[in-house]
Order: sequence, then structure tokens, then C-alpha cells
Amino acid sequence: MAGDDRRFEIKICGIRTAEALDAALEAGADLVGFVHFPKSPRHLALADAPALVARAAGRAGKVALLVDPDDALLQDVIAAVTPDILQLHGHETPERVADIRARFGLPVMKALPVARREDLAVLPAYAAVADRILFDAKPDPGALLPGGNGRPFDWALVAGLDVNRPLMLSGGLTADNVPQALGLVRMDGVDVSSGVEDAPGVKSPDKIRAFVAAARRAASSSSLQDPLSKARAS
Ligand SMILES: O=C(O)c1ccccc1N[C@@H]1O[C@H](COP(=O)(O)O)[C@@H](O)[C@H]1O
Repeated sequence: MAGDDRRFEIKICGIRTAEALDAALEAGADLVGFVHFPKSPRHLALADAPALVARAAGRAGKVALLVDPDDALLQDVIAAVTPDILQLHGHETPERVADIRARFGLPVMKALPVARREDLAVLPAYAAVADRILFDAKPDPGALLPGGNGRPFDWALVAGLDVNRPLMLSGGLTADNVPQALGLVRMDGVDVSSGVEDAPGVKSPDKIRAFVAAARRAASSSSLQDPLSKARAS
């Protein structure tokens, strides 16, 4: 359920350099994401992953992002990244999500593309098999990337959902708009990639710090305004 007493989590995704990773860790990011998708400007080669991800050990959860991976690729990425969570950001069916979760024994975060209310019809089926759900803007047909496009969607579409799974918001978030987003929707966390970059794939340590601070502030002030949180605190 969104908005219970779980810790609000901030994920910085698409990390490819030690400088960006250190900025995210020092800023207090809870989750750091590593993209394995060759079409992405944030693609992290398997050979480069072990040395980079080692810096995050014990400091933040590691998330491996894949798009419609087969089992062989999953095996290679898991060996190189040693992730705590798998993020599936393609057209994986609920059956495939359940299969990956069972086969590899790791929690799965399934990304759902959202443009219209009808896009949420699949939510119960995915919530039944995934450990958490991530909402992202639906890309245009034929877009090169299924995510990481720096594009927001109408956040009101995901307000008030309750599927008994942690829910995360992504899609075009920035330090400037995350307070507005979290003022509108109760979420268990936020995820950002483009909004903390100077150019596609080029992370900005300053923007990472600003985003983590803004999201943390916005999450704590929105939980103070939430009547359920107030009741729990008293
Ligand atoms: O970041 C990428 O390059 C990427 C590639 C393929 C699938 C997903 C990708 N990123 C994820 O997309 C969302 C939104 O990102 P943005 O903040 O709008 O750029 C986020 O969950 C990223 O993890």
C-alpha cells in the first residue's frame, strides 16, 4: 500500500561513473540503478560493472535495469552487478515477471508505462507477481527507449492507488517538479535519470544532490500533511 510506514526511497538511475555513484551515495540515495540496455546512453557494459557497483556495497540498494531480457542475459547481468532488485522496463508479461522472480530469486520492480487511465488496467495483474511497481511515462510509438526519456505524465492518473505493493514514481522528475509531484500523489519512492543529467547519459553531481534533497524534503512534508501519518505519529 502506498503511504504506509515503509521508508520513502529515492533511486538515482543510469549511473555509469564513480563520480555520479559517489554523489548519489553521499547525497543519501536509497537505491542506485545500473542500466543494461545497449540502445541507452546510460548502458553500462558488463565488464565495467563489478568495479563500479562495488562502491555501493552496504551503502545503497543496487538495481539492475533490463528490457525484455532472456535468461542468459539475466544471468550475466546478475553476476556482474550483484543486484538487490531487478527492474524490468520492457514488455515483460505478468507470467514472465513471475518466472524471472522465481528463477533468479530476486525481488522484481516492474515498470508500467502510463499515458491514460486505461494503461492502469494491467496494474492488478502485475501487482500480484511483482515486489514493487514503478510508474513511468509511456513513450511515443517507435521511441528508441522504453524509459529514460525525461518525460513526465499526468501524475493525477496514479493518485490514490492501493495495490498492497510499494509504488514508485518516475518519468521526467527533477528537483524542481518533485515537490509538486509528491504533493499530488502518495508514493513509496521516486526514481530519476534524465532529471539529474547535463546531457543524455552524463550525470550531474550537483543535480543529484539537489534532487535527493528536494525529494526527501517533499516526502517528509507530504507525510506530515497526510492524516494517516499524523495519526500514526501521535
Ligand atoms: O535510463 C534509461 O536509459 C532507460 C532505458 C531503458 C528503460 C528505462 C530507462 N530508464 C528509466 O526510465 C525511468 C524514467 O527516467 P527519466 O527520469 O524520465 O529519464 C526511470 O525509471 C529510469 O530508471
